[in-house]
Amino acid sequence: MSRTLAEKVWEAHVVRHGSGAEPDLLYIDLHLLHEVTSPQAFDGLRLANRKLRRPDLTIATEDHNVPTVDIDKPIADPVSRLQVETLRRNCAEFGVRLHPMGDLEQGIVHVVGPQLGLTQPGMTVVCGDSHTSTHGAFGALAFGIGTSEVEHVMATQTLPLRPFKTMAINVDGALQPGVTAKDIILAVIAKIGTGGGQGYVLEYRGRAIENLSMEARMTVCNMSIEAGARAGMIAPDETTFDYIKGRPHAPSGADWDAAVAYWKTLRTDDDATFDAEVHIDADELTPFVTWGTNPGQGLPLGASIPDPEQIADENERVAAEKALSYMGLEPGTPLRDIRVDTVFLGSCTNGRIEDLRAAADVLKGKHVASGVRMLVVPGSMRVRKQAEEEGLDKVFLDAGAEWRQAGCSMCLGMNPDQLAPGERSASTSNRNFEGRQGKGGRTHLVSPLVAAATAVRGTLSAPADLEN
Ligand SMILES: CC(C)[C@H](C(=O)O)[C@@H](O)C(=O)O
Ligand code: SF4
Repeated sequence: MSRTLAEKVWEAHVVRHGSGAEPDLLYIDLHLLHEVTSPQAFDGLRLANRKLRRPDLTIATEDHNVPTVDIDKPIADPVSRLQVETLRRNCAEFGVRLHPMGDLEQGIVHVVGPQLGLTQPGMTVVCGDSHTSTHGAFGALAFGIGTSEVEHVMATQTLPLRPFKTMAINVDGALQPGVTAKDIILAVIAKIGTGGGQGYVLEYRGRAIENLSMEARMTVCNMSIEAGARAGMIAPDETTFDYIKGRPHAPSGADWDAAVAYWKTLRTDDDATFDAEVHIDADELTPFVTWGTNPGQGLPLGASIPDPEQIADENERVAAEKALSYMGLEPGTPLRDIRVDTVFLGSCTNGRIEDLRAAADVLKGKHVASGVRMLVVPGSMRVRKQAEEEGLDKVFLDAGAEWRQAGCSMCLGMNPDQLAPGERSASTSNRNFEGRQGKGGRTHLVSPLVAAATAVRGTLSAPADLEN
């Protein structure tokens, strides 16, 4: 029977088929942990007097609560400090490998897994974190789980799961210069809506997806969850194999050949059908930015703030009115006229080396506009090191940006990097909900190229605007 990529990976992991309404029980190949969603799970294990079933398939890093300056000092905020210290204690007690602050492999969990070669095609990958969908870029079935599920995986290395539906997101054609993976995914979410992917595993396919680098594919899969999907996947190909080869946890020798032979089978069969299909023409895409308070409220940068009165659907109209009032924006304002206070380059969406290179390329020889602060936060310490070896830190510092240590940083208000009430940002992260980057903060989601150009002009801009 012909099957989709997601169905192949699912079936390869079923330990026990559920009968009737019962879920299937799936084996989990990789379990990632961070400080926010693991404490109660460890407590549960301790209470039940259980061990971790497979500590060797479990790895932890510190990311959400870590400051990105003065990391050699104790964490000032007591809640964050407790969170991080608890993770350290738990990992030591249960024998889990942990990359603590300052370690070369420390960073955002979804940057660290792929960087170490832990994330591989055909795997099941889970983490108590919604953006686990990032790992689907490798053709893994990867999804976020709740804290009680984290405990279940810790204890058994399995997870009961209900079946999903499949949706193909076909992105055909070729991207124009200056248009990136971030613009693809913002356009996808604007098209299908923040609930459009509910119940589905998305498979991104088509020529524009095949032409993306691994890091760009991660950007796309990362935001699948913002369309409400359970996961997002891309079939592995030579780009995937090249990326994995030689990484610390990649198979080697004969194991490598066997792995690649298997990975090559991980493609949706030609005659397989999806429960739903969406088409996007990459040629038509331009840089995309959000204007509202959910990731689906986005438009091409050349557009203007929509007028809620023109929106036919009542729910969408009300949501737009509310968003514009929170964002302090007027209908009809060209998006390019919106002035920002802060630019944030980082997060598990766009905090990888290629993102930093792209932004540095725009900033080189230019300066951040007066009154604008720009934070550049590498997704991991290894990304930071590589950037420094390439001299990117100098480009950012010369341009007047801040060069930080690794962590989630301003992606969410769980650490000192936050917007003040009423402040507006252009941010390469993935969520623009009310208060996401700090109470009262206003977020516009953008690509690294748009972030850099916006930092220079002080208003939402693309690199092409700098040439005028
Ligand atoms: C803190 C964590 C549970 C959360 C998530 O699940 O995604 C965070 O990473 C986020 O991006 O909002
Ligand atoms: S960078 Fe942002 S989205 Fe990613 S894990 Fe951290 S908080 Fe979540």
